[in-house]
Amino acid sequence: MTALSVQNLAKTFTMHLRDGVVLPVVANVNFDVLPGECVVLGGPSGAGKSSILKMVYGNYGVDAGAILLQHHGEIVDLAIADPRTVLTLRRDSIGYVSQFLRTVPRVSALDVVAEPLVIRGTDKSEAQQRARDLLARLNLPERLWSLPPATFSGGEQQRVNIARGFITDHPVLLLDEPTASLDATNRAVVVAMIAEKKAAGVALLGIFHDEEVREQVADRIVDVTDFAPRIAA
Ligand SMILES: Nc1ncnc2c1ncn2[C@@H]1O[C@H](COP(=O)(O)OP(=O)(O)OP(=O)(O)O)[C@@H](O)[C@H]1O
Repeated sequence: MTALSVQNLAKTFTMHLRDGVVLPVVANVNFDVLPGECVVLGGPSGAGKSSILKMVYGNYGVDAGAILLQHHGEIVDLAIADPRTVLTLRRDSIGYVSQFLRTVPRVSALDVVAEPLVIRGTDKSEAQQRARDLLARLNLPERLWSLPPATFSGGEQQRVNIARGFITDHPVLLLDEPTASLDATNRAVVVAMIAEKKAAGVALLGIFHDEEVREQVADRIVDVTDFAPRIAA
């Protein structure tokens, strides 16, 4: 049984501030991700990898197609789900590690990481212990844990973001360049964490520009240029 099935997805951007210029990005996007598998979106810059990932998380609307996920024992089409359903899908069924941390003033790094578990009803002290374990594993200096991440370096913020994305056990996890700002030691930690998610049966869909990381994590590469729209002459 697939964990995520993307069927006949299409996206065109209309630039309303540019005389309605129409920019077809992808069409007929079809792929599945199985539990325990890491599928990587490949293809050159501008091919539409990020757009596909954003559609699958519901950040971009779709023009056509379906995004099917298991949710509370049923198959739900995220492409047509109402906003409330999208929120519960994100809480329970699909996680997303973006490239950049959205920082909230006055919230400590520890609480930023623990929050997704607290929201799902985990006891706060248990959630914080899990957060400490992850931050230690990702080599974030302990003196930073009680500080808000707004002033952290790019790589430190990215590690807080990874810890926050990996702390839950969502059955589907989307990864947008999670290792982009990391040094070799921490890249290796993230590669190991991805392998553990796979072993736990999580379906992963990601973008990795770093070839070495991509080779280590990818079970399959989906070439996004296969979904280039045919532009009418
Ligand atoms: N919000 C948007 N509005 C208009 N055009 C967009 C928008 N987002 C993406 N595009 C366009 O869609 C195309 C695909 O962009 P996308 O970011 O998905 O590519 P990518 O394969 O992820 O590229 P990269 O590897 O450089 O990140 C590009 O031509 C881009 O300009």
